[in-house]
Amino acid sequence: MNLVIAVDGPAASGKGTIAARLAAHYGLPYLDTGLLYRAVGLAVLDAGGDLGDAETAAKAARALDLASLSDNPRLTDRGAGEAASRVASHPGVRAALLKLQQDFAAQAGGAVLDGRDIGTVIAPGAPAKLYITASPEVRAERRWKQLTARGEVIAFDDMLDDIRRRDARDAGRDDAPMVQADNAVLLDTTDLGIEAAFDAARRIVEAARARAGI
Ligand SMILES: Nc1ncnc2c1ncn2[C@@H]1O[C@H](COP(=O)(O)OP(=O)(O)O)[C@@H](O)[C@H]1O
Ligand SMILES: Nc1ccn([C@@H]2O[C@H](COP(=O)(O)OP(=O)(O)O)[C@@H](O)[C@H]2O)c(=O)n1
Repeated sequence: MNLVIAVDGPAASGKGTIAARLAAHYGLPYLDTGLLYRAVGLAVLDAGGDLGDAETAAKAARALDLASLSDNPRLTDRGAGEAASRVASHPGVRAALLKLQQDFAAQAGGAVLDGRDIGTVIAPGAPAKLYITASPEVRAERRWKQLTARGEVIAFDDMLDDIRRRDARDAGRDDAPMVQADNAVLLDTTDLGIEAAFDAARRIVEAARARAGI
């Protein structure tokens, strides 16, 4: 069996940091699937389209140019996160991005993917599944620090509102909602620094490897 590591969880929980560290540790390729939805959201905005229009968003997802994912700082800004969450609720968008993610997960040797539906939809058979979380206040603080360090001007309370609104939208949608997979291990990083969170994640993966014999 391939070592596929599925890392899901809400915004700014630290799942990307943990996923990238796990990928480096195990020498596996890593896909940040949120970037796909962010790129679709930005494509709709740049074309002057309506994020709420399912067909416009699905068309943008089908036309997604993977080259547009590399080195685009706009993808990680605040507006792209909000736009991503809007387009991610359209089933046509999710369908257009499914095969790419499943192919990535299925490559020989294994892979690490992070997002919202990796353990439930993209790679339900993954031998290692983590669901990373932290309190909304701590997540808002982490994202606020990250964005203000890059020059974005945001009030902390607005950041917390963003996080709460995104949680509600991502968990409340009908298609592939954000939810902990039955067999995912919950890792709450509220009181953990990056090193401690990575260590805990590595131990979870080691236990999963031992269970699966990989
Ligand atoms: N355990 C942690 N403690 C403190 N800061 C963290 C922790 N994990 C991540 N961060 C920081 O919080 C921000 C968001 O982390 P990130 O991994 O991008 O979250 P996500 O992928 O869940 O949105 C980044 O600036 C990152 O360096
Ligand atoms: N596998 C995924 C990944 C992201 N998304 C959507 O894309 C948005 C941005 O994802 P992200 O992982 O880049 O966001 P952050 O957690 O980094 O803030 C999320 O709020 C989700 O709505 C999704 O629906 N499914």
